[in-house]
Amino acid sequence: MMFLLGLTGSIGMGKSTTAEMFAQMGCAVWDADAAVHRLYRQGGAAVAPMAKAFPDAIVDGAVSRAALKTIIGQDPSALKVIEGIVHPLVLQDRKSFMESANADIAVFDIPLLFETGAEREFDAVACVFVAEEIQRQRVLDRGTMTAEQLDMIIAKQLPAREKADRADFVIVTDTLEHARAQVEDVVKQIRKDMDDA
Ligand SMILES: CC(C)(COP(=O)(O)OP(=O)(O)OC[C@H]1O[C@@H](n2cnc3c(N)ncnc32)[C@H](O)[C@@H]1O)[C@@H](O)C(=O)NCCC(=O)NCCS
Ligand SMILES: Nc1ncnc2c1ncn2[C@@H]1O[C@H](COP(=O)(O)OP(=O)(O)OP(=O)(O)O)[C@@H](O)[C@H]1O
Repeated sequence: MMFLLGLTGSIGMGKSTTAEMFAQMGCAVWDADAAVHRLYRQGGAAVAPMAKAFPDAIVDGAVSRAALKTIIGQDPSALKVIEGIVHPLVLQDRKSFMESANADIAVFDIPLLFETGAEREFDAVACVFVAEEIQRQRVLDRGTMTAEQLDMIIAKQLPAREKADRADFVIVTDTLEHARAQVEDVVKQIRKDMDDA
């Protein structure tokens, strides 16, 4: 039996970094943002439907994130249309990963896990969490988004506190050492429960 653990949290709160720690503990990891990257690149399954809806978003045969951000900046309702195209393809990618993964625990890094109602599909959900000032600083330090773009994304997500409240495990990502210790505890707990069952 494979235990299915959802991993979520607000933008920039440390999902990818924490997912890597789960991988180091021997878990199989699937990443929704990485799936979107595969879908957007040349030959990816999202290119044709996105080209139809947003011709300006295609650069060199791939979906350009910079172009998409400009499009969404001009018309925030475009994000709903993008989601309508992308989310079903992301779901297909996740299902095929589930069929091929071979580990006792599979971790699914999904930014919009609660927003899309996916929590029902997992045995448990872990949520990363850190103070909002640290979150903003970390995202803006990456230099890929303006403060306005960040505000727009945060406004589209459930409040970070609510995600943490709804999760079975909360992983505080204030330092790498602290996060790693909590990941180890979560994995040990799940493995123990599986052994006892
Ligand atoms: C908006 C886009 C162009 C921004 O691209 P960019 O490379 O700057 O950021 P990246 O993709 O790494 O996303 C960063 C974070 O933004 C948040 N985010 C992304 N899309 C959404 C969304 N539709 N709603 C709320 N938050 C979102 C997530 O926390 C994500 O981890 C891109 O995220 C996108 O095309 N989003 C639509 C597809 C989608 O819904 N992806 C979410 C995972 S399935
Ligand atoms: N436990 C931690 N301690 C210190 N810094 C961290 C920790 N976890 C993540 N970070 C830093 O925070 C930033 C965001 O982390 P990461 O990319 O893992 O977040 P994310 O939730 O996957 O982001 P997004 O929602 O944009 O995909 C990175 O610069 C990362 O190095």
